Amino acid sequence: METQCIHNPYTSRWQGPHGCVGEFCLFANPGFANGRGIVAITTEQNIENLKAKEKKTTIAPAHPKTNPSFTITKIKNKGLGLVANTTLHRGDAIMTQTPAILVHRNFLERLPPSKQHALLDAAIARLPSPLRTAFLAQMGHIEGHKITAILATNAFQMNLGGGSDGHHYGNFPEVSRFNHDCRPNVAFHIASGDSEDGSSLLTHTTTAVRTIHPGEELTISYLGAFEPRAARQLRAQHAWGFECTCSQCSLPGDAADASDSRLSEIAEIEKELADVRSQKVNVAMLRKLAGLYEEERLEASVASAYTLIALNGNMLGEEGMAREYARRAAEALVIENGVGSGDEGAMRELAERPREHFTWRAGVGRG
Ligand SMILES: C[S@@+](CC[C@H](N)C(=O)[O-])C[C@H]1O[C@@H](n2cnc3c(N)ncnc32)[C@H](O)[C@@H]1O
Repeated sequence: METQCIHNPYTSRWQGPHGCVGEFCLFANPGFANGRGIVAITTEQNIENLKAKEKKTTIAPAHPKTNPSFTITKIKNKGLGLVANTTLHRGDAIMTQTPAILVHRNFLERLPPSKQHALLDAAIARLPSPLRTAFLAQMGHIEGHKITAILATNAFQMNLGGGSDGHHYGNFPEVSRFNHDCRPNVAFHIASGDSEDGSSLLTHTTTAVRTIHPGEELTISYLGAFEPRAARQLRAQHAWGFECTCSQCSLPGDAADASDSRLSEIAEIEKELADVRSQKVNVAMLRKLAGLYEEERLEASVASAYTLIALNGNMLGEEGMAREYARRAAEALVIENGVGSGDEGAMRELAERPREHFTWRAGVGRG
């Protein structure tokens, strides 16, 4: 009997180099993520690292969800954006995407633009047609070379591992439609292939952080949520060319000052909580911190605060508080950083058995 060879048209295999500028070369992998494709301008070593990681991880399927929970539409004064078409709850997945292109940070930051353009053009030309079209449809907020402008507006920093040589910019065309809000209703994380569940390589994942009603815009934060308003606004203007008029930035004078004060209070309390020798930590301080996060609507950035509250609560012998915030911290760590990230496992253990944790009552008499 004749054996049939089942041909998988989507074998993920890196090809190249297809041209280099100095140590940076163009590699392409048209079979990546079930034929979605990907290109990279990077060093040979980074491609070797990616190949090694690919052997250990599965790549998230690139097929779009049949029923996305959003519609892409025009938003007043923002260009296009994403609007929820269903009710979403904290923890609900929005999308998971792989990049169209990875570019080594030093290629973009250290080489003169004139030396970058030809390789960037060649890279995009090598993308499979649907992804190339999606890439080129993105907006760029600066004049000049189109691909450079698209990357300037829409690239995320990613670390592929291996120290500073792993620093890259990644572009995810579908993710690029999220507009910015300083108090976003969506959190994101990027897995570079080191996550313990081994389920993702180079994936950008977005998750709802609070209840979102149909018709509400879905937003992420482009910048540091803990910066005061003036610094956030400066960054939005400098890096993305827009004046931030999000609800937090539009607060009237007194309320805006109160928001900035809460942010500095958060920083002060967290400094105290991170110091195991501090004599000032008490339960009121822990409750205060949780309240400040709530007032500031920082649901997209609560994981490390909840971790601190859980650990310090346990040190004070506050079993209920330790359990509650360890559970919340584990949930937030998954939303903000992915499954198996950081202290997630440790927080789950603390939530289960606070009295067996090494921190139990270790700080009684501290405050
Ligand atoms: C990553 S893109 C977001 C999607 C973009 N609106 C589009 O039409 O494709 C970033 C650009 O969107 C616009 N943008 C994002 N957030 C905004 C906001 N909060 N207010 C005004 N413009 C915003 C700015 O022009 C910014 O450079």
